[in-house]
Amino acid sequence: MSAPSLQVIAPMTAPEPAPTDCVIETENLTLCYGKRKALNGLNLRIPRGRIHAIVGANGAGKSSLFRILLGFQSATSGSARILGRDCNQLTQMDRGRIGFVNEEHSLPSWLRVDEVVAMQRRLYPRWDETRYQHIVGHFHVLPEQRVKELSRGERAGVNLAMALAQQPELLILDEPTLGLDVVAKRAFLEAVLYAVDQTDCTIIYCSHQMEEIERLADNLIILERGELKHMSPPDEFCERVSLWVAEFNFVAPENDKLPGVLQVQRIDGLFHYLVLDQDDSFGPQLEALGARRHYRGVVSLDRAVNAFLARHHAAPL
Ligand SMILES: Nc1ncnc2c1ncn2[C@@H]1O[C@H](COP(=O)(O)OP(=O)(O)OP(=O)(O)O)[C@@H](O)[C@H]1O
Repeated sequence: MSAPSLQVIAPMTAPEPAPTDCVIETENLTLCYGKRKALNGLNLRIPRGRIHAIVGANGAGKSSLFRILLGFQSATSGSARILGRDCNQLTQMDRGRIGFVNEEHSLPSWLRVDEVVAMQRRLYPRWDETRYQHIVGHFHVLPEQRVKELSRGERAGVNLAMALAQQPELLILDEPTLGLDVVAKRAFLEAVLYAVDQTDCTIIYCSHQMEEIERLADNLIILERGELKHMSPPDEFCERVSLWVAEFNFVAPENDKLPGVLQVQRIDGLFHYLVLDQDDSFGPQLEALGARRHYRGVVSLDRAVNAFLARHHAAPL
């Protein structure tokens, strides 16, 4: 099968927020590691409020973006602002407005949970003890337990509860559920949803787990090779991808004869086409290429995003 060719590339369907409504704004943001471009002129504006999911294949530049946003790394060129502040000039006070949880869930292993929490409480003047207790309650952690005794899921829960108890305006979660079992994952997601319903915290959620994105995201952001490829509510992305099932008399046409093909699978003798940005005229095009019958099916977000991300690496039939 020849590599699929895309006829139409990603219209940016999200409404343009006013500059002051953005929690994150990048302009032509570029980060090079030697010859490798982790971010390639990224222009991104994430509006305040709700849950924004960032997805992308391995190496798309997600962690690099977070390092710049949190002021851990300088860009090669371009600019990045977080909560209206230049990411190169974040003060302690700015950092107090931002929470960050990644997959490592690293905490001082020799301390007890209540000792770690007491340290955090002193550091963050806006600490909300009720919120901490409510969220940590999802994870059944005892205050007198030592951090080194906690399971990975329990450490994730303590980290999330502490991050949200700081009452951040913006919380960045980078693969926070990696390695958690289904029960811990569910508790984590419920805690995130509780936080966003009860507070005005904006959440950036980065994950490869599409079922989490499906459950949480109000806005879907797709990065590819350090560039923005799509940003809209998840439903609008699903509307861009359609499934067509066709039966051919003899052989199926080459994919480059059909527009927008992301993926083709042969299942029980039928050809399943996932296509991007095609309307109902795709059916007659299948007929013109010899399809005996065809119908249009429904695509889940999971399938649509995975086909989009894998479109340059189409598997042979
Ligand atoms: N310290 C580094 N030195 C050299 N190259 C790096 C470094 N960090 C990242 N890269 C490269 O930059 C690109 C983007 O990496 P990054 O970790 O930001 O991607 P990612 O989207 O977070 O990937 P993943 O989903 O696998 O975590 C990759 O090609 C990676 O190899």
